[in-house]
Amino acid sequence: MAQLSYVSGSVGLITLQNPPVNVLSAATRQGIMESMKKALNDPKVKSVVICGQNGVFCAGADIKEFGPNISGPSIVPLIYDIEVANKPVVAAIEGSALGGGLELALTCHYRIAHSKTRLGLPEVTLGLLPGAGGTQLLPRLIGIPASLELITTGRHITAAEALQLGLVDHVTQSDTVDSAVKFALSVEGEPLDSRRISKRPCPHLPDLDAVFEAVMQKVRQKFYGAIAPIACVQAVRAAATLPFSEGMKREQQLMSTLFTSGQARALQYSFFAQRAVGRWSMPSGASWNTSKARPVHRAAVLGLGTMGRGITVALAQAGVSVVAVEIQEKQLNEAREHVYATLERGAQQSGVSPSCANITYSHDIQAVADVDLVIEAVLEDLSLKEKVFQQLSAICKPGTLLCSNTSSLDLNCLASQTKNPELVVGMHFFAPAHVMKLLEVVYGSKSSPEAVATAMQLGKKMGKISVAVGNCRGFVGNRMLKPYIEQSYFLLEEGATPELVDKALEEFGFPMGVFRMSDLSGLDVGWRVRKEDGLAEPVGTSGQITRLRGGRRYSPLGDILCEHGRFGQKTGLGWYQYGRPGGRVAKSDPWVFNLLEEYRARLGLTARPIDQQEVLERCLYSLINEGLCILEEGFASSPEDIDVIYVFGYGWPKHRGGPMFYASMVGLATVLERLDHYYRSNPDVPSLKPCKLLRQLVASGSPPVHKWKEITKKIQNRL
Ligand SMILES: CCCCCCCCCCCCC[C@H](O)CC(=O)SCCNC(=O)CCNC(=O)[C@H](O)C(C)(C)COP(=O)(O)OP(=O)(O)OC[C@H]1O[C@@H](n2cnc3c(N)ncnc32)[C@H](O)[C@@H]1OP(=O)(O)O
Repeated sequence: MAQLSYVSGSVGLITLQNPPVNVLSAATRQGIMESMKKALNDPKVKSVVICGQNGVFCAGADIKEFGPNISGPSIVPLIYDIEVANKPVVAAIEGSALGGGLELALTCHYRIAHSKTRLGLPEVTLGLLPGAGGTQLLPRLIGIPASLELITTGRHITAAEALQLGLVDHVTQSDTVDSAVKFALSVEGEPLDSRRISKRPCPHLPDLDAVFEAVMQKVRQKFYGAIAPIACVQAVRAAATLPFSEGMKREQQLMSTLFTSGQARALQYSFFAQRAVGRWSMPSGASWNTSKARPVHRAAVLGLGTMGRGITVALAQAGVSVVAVEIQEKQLNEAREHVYATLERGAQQSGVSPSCANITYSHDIQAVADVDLVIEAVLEDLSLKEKVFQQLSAICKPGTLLCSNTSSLDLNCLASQTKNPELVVGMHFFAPAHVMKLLEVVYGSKSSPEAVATAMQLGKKMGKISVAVGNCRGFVGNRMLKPYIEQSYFLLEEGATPELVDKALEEFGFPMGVFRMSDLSGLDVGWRVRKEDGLAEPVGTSGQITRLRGGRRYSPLGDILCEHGRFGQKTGLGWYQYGRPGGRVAKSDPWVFNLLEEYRARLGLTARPIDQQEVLERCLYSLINEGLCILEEGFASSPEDIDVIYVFGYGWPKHRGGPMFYASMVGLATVLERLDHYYRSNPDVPSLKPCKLLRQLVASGSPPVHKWKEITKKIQNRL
């Protein structure tokens, strides 16, 4: 797992050999320790270079090993041995030097990096801190403010930035190992004391207390509820105020607390879940490793409203040539300007040149004739979309993939309008489409595995986390949102206020509660769908209000707001008031309180006190229950798929892993018991009825999330 070889006469070259990214597994740590010992004891060796196999230095500790029974040599003494070595040790950094990998490099006496290397201490994103001396060494090398920023965000930086910060000594464009070996030869025999970072004092900062106070406040606000960023700040503070050995003890103490926390478990689960969703499968058995994606050199976007513009930007930024089509001349011109400005802004932020040149605009749908893939993003209207798919099928060259950005319509209906339904898939982007990481790739009953593979690959190229899901109403994300929103309305009917419900959800960790979120998205969107579904009936100010639709409880509260023209932020009024149309600051609105009182009076409902626990249980457990139904029915292939969708598309707090992981942390038996309880008192609310899979999981002893597949398979086989 680490090999010592001899080069250029006097250089001991230690190569980490743990593909694909040379993580510091127990065997790798053992290998480094033994190789180091051998090199230092060998009189022929005058200097040492440490590098990684296959162009990657090291991606840090092996996260898979984390747990109560972590074994093998500990990282801390291992890397300490490197720093105290009496021969110069040079890190030859290429690919990635992350977490423990960068800490390993920090204990070397010199660091030579390839220009394409990414470096960082991303432990905070795993619920940890850099626990192999990173919090004590980095501030001594690059100062406190820069260290605080890197350690609390986990941001990866380029070699150029690392050089500027003083994190590396030299950046090379040529062979990194060769450069490092030459460098090692040039410093053989030179004194090393000034090169040992632990021996350096932390650079002085005059207003230390004020800096730490400001950072702590920022971190508490930005990463609300997360404990690792706070511990990171505390550890860096120890570097600034304590001798190195004391600082190391503090680092270890803080690390021990984080290491066993539920948040670390959730974030590490999420790390692997993000990667697992790429290994998609369909109920037919087709999957990522049996299906070949087609190349997409040229794509078209049809309809340049908000979504179409965002998709155009994301495609152009990914280097795909785009044909952007909008039949309304005015909308086309506005879109052209908007896309141009967004690309310019993005280029300024990232320092690369804008990708406007690879977009052509047209108001004629015939312009899509020779593209490899079309993404339709016209209005969310079934008959309009059906017509568009008929046209696309007639115009496009054979083999063109036809994708729809629909968020709610039946993909099979669209596919049935085409000559080749196997070439139709959903690509459900989230607004703003060039910013949001999530993409639901929706397969219909006739979608071919190649079509799914192509959409998944294109999503990846666009920097999205793509999740393949089946074609049910609302797909995965929006389908689960329905019972969540429904419960929030019922809670208002029973005595809650929008403020109370939102506070409970925001304290749980959502960036916005359900009512603030609905005001932002626009209340009219759901109203239109409910009218189309025959659910929303005119309520008016007097007369009968009915709360049952087809035997199920229904709350018309959202419809009443819309009847009053309150569509949310865009009209300045919704569940809150915003001062003006387009305003963003939500303020309580007495009009809503009066409405709720009158509404309850009209229905003979008596308001009762509702606490935050009930809000969380009813909103979250009903959403979780729907997720379990989706798994049971096979519209998502794994709980990881659902969790990734919720974390990256719906603001589920990252440090809580996702709804399925959260349910397993709370205890599936508890979720079942509470759902049973609420369903007993609300038998006309079917979304509270625990699904079969939940009962089965509890009956099987509530296995951990990664074992649920065994149970879902059994249920699906029986269906
Ligand atoms: C009981 C009480 C005990 C108390 C105290 C105990 C203290 C223990 C001592 C701790 C010492 C701390 C040391 C250190 O500070 C901690 C760390 O180093 S944590 C790890 C930090 N590193 C990272 O976060 C990097 C994570 N990786 C990446 O960002 C990316 O993988 C990459 C390196 C940029 C490469 O990206 P890609 O090329 O896109 O490739 P993939 O992402 O698909 O990865 C390929 C493959 O590798 C797996 N993998 C990647 N990194 C790790 C890792 N660090 N550990 C394990 N596995 C890793 C990844 O999952 C992929 O595999 P697949 O999932 O596809 O099978």
